[in-house]
Amino acid sequence: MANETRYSNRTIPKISLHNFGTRIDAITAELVAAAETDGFFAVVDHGIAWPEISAQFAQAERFFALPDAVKATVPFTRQNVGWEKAAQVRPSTGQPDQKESYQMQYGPVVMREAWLPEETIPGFREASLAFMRKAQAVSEKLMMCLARGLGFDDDYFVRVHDVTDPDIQTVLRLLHYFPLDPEAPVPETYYRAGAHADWDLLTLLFQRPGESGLEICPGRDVFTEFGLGDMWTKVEPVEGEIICNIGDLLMSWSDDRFKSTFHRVRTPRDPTVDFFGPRYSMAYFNQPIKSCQIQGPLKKYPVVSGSEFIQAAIKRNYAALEARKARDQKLEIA
Ligand SMILES: O=C(O)CCC(=O)C(=O)O
Ligand SMILES: [Fe+2]
Repeated sequence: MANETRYSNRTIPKISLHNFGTRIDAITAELVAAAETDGFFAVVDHGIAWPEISAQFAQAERFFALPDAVKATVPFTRQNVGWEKAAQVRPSTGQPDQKESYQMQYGPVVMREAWLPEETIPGFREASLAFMRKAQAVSEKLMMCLARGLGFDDDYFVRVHDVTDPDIQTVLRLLHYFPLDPEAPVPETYYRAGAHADWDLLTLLFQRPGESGLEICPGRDVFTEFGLGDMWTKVEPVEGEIICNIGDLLMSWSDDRFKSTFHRVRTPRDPTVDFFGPRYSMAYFNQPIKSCQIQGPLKKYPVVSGSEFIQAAIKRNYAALEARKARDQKLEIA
């Protein structure tokens, strides 16, 4: 087997949003501490009951159970919506993730070609949008604390992530990783989700108990860096918890104070401990309004707009992918 993974047993903090209004300062202190260290934390008492999360997972299962030919009628586009299958190549692996995913946004215009017809999957659109609004309510509480922690007005991030604005870029991504046969050897080049950092402000990740695989690798000093350490920590799914992580946008917006951490969904290798079944997860990516202006309190980086930030992230990702391909070719020749 190629490089053995090295693990460290750090635990990610668990933060309760109970009595948010009266405990906002205490919650802010906990969130800031988590954001400054590993950039990952679990949120509990967030107001979304487990049956509501479970019901949206059932919607995801309904969607992915449709024939590929049907899902292919709403393909993934540059607008960052739609369905892809085994098509996302990460610079860290140079291989497509072995998964399918479907992304939804709020805007009726951006989603015009990306929703399936109501009769194909009745109730799916309405349920998904309702779930997105619940994830938004949790996100807004976290955004208030993160703004307060950076010395901005409480509503600073909330204002520029207004999901009623036609230019909002926030996304709910449904994910389905394919099951593997525990008896058969898994090819070296098989990855569920290769290591990456998210581009958004803050991600809320919903998982189902038992469907493990998420791992994090802290240790990144500036948001433009692609470097990867090799010390990983497993994040086991717990019923009802939302796993949150800081994305590159907030790392930049905090002048690199809050950490956007590398993570991956590891391919199962050991049938005695790893989960080989199908894994479903849901990621809510808080992405700003295109025209908003982004700059940290210390002005470490020049001002960029919401859409410029995403374009620059795509460009960095593409350059890293090209560099990866060139390196792989050199190895083949040698
Ligand atoms: O499925 C997961 O647990 C992680 C997904 C993820 O990191 C992503 O889509 O950015
Ligand atoms: Fe991610």
